[in-house]
Amino acid sequence: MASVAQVLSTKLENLTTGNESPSVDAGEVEVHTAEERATDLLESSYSVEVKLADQQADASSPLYSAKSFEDLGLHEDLLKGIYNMKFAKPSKIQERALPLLLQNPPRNMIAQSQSGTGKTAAFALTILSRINYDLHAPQALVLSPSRELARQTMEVIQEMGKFTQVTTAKAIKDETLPSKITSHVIVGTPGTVSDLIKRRVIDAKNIRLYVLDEADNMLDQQGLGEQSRNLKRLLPRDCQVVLFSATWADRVRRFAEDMAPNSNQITLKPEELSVDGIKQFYVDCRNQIRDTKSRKYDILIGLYSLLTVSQSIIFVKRRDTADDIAQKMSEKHHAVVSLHGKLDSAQRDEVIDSFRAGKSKVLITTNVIARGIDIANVNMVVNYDMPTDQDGRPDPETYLHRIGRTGRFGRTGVSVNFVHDERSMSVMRDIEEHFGRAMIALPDDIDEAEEIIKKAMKAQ
Ligand SMILES: Nc1ncnc2c1ncn2[C@@H]1O[C@H](COP(=O)(O)OP(=O)(O)OP(=O)(O)O)[C@@H](O)[C@H]1O
Repeated sequence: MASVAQVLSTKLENLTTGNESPSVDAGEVEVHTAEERATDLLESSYSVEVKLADQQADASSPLYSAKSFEDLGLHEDLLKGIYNMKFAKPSKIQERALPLLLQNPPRNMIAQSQSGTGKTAAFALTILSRINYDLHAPQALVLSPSRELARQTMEVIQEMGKFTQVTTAKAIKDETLPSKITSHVIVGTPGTVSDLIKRRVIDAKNIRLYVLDEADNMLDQQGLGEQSRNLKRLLPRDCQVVLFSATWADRVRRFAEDMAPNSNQITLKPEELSVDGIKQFYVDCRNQIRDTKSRKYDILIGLYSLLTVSQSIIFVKRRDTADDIAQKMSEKHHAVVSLHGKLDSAQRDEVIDSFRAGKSKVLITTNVIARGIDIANVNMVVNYDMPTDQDGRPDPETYLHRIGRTGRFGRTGVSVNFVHDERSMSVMRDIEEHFGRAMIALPDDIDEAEEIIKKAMKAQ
C-alpha cells in the first residue's frame, strides 16, 4: 500500500502536470459582443467562442496572447510606458478586451479574467487612450473597494502614462486635495468620491469613462453598490461604463447589466477561474489532543518556523484575531504586520507600504485587502479562517481573490487552508466543488508538510 506521503506526492505531481485539473478547452475564451448578445435574446442561447489563430501548447494560458501591443493600435507614448514596465506582450484579457474597449462609439464592458492576469493594464490603457490631454478636467473615474487598491491602481496609471501628460488624483479618506480637482483621472473609494462630487470638488460633467474595479464586490455590497449606482446617475449619459473582476457570481450579474447596459462581455466558467500556478493545500486541525484553537496556532507557527517564504498573507475573519496572531508571531521574531479596518488611514498606508517594500514578511489581515493587491513576492497565502459570508455560508469568490494574492502573472504560489471543525471542512469542500479543484491534505507531520509546500513553491 502506498504511504500517505507517496499518495500526496503523486497528487502533487498530478496537480503540477495538470492531470487532476478539469479539462479546459485550450485556447478558447468566451467573448460576447453587445450585438451578439442582442441576438441571444432573440435566438435562445447563442455564444461566440473565439479560437486563437495560433494554437500553441500554452494557448489556454490566460497569459498567452497571439498579438503584440503594437497590433492593438496603442499610441506610441503608451507603448513606451508599457515597455518601460517590462511588459513584452499583452495577456489574453488585454488582447481580448482592449479592441472592444477602444472601439468607437464607446461601448460598455463587463469583463472577467483570472486574478493576476493584467486587468488593471486593460482599463488603464483604455483610460490613457481616451483622455483629451488638453482639457484640464476629470475625464475618467475609477472606483476601488479599498484605499490600498485605489493607491496601487493610481500608481499603475501613473507609471503606464509616464510618457503622456496625464494628471491624477486620489479620492480616498484623509487625502489632501485642492478645492477643485482638475486632474484627468481620479481613482478612489465610492464613499469619498460621492462626497467630493456632492461638495463639487469633483465636477463630473466631462467624465467619459467610469471604471469599477472588483465590480462584483462593489455592486454586491449594500452601501458600496448604492453609492456606485448613485454616482453613475451624476455622470454624463454617454459615459462608457467598464466593470472588471475575476469573479462574477450569478446574483451580481443582474446589477452589472443594469449598470453597464448593452455591454460587450468577456466571461469565464467557474472551472476556468483557478490559476494553475497556485497549488492549494489544507491542514486538518481536527482530532488533535489539544484544543483546536491553540492547535491551529501551533501548526501555523510550526509552518513558519520551517518554511522560507519570501512573503505571505494570512487571512483571518476578525480584526482582533489579526492583532492577536501578529503579536504572538512578533514575539517569535517573525517580521509581521497586521492590517484591518480598525487602523486609521496613516497606519494603513504605513503597513501596506512596509509590506510592499519587503520590510515585513508576513501580513495578517481580514478581507479588507483580499482583492486586487499585487505584490510579486507573495508566494504563500494562508486562510487561517475559511472565507464565509455574513451568514456563515461558504464564500468562493472571496476565497479565489484571497489566494489570488499569490501566483501573480505566471508566478508559482501556494495556498494553505486551515480546517478545524466540521463546519470549516464543509466550507472548504463546497469551495472545492464550486471551482472543480481538489485541495490536497497536508500530513500532520510538520516536516513532511514543509517538504510538500516547498516542492510546490518550486514547481513549474
Ligand atoms: N502584459 C503583461 N506583461 C507582463 N506583466 C504584466 C502584463 N500585464 C500585467 N502584468 C503584471 O501582472 C501583475 C498582475 O496584474 P494586475 O494586478 O492587473 O492583475 P489583475 O488581473 O487585476 O488581478 P486581480 O484579479 O487580483 O485584481 C502586475 O504586477 C502587472 O504589472
